[in-house]
Amino acid sequence: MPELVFFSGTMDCGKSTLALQIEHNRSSRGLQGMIYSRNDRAGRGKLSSRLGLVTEAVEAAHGMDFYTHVVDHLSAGGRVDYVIADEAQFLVPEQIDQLARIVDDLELDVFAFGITTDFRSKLFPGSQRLVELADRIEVLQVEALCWCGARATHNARTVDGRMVVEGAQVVVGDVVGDVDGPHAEVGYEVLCRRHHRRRQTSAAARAAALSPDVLPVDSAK
Ligand SMILES: Nc1ncnc2c1ncn2[C@@H]1O[C@H](COP(=O)(O)OP(=O)(O)O)[C@@H](O)[C@H]1O
Ligand SMILES: Cc1cn([C@H]2C[C@H](O)[C@@H](COP(=O)(O)O)O2)c(=O)[nH]c1=O
Repeated sequence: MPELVFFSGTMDCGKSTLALQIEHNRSSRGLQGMIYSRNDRAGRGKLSSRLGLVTEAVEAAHGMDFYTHVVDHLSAGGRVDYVIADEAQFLVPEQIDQLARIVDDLELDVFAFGITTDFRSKLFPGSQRLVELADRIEVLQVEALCWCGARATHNARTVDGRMVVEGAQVVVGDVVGDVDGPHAEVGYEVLCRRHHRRRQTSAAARAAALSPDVLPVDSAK
């Protein structure tokens, strides 16, 4: 049975890498995928992983109808054996319904990849609809880690190095240290829930550890 599968996790947990692996394994067996992405860091019409792999993709514009796009492609004599949609958190709920329709009416597997919650730990509308409609939700096996060593489950946004909890839901960017450096105007860091709640990023934890309040008292004085 074809399925709508939602591969979900924090930023930087390997979602795009897995999307590229699924694409590689299927295309190397002669199957043909329709690959969509939206707002990939590598630019429009790309699906890229931090491991350096990248493939061409169809840029999924806000108003694009996925079902019609696939049907048009098939009607024009093209072939589609499966569908991959990366950065699915950026899709609008209607587009997730269109992906479900591709599974049900065209009998194709659809693999969607995305982060579940935003920097405020609120569901992205596209991810919410995926949770509602997916046949399966898969959490990635390679866990991203918080600075404390616990599994990272939340995404924090930093502005000039400080964690923020207000702002636009969508700001395309990367985890700090990957490309922009720790003082990028807007950056992201994955945290465990405890440290996300306490707004303690790695920089804040380092600063707190260096604070004179927590330095050991010199008993000789
Ligand atoms: N230099 C590296 N060596 C090995 N693995 C790396 C390296 N850089 C990134 N990775 C792996 O790539 C993962 C991020 O992959 P990516 O597919 O871009 O994540 P996502 O799409 O979930 O944001 C990291 O969790 C890490 O496992
Ligand atoms: C948490 C959060 C993230 N984003 C953006 C930042 C990145 O461009 C993508 C996530 O990409 P990844 O491949 O999963 O690392 O989403 C955002 O716009 N708003 C947020 O709250």
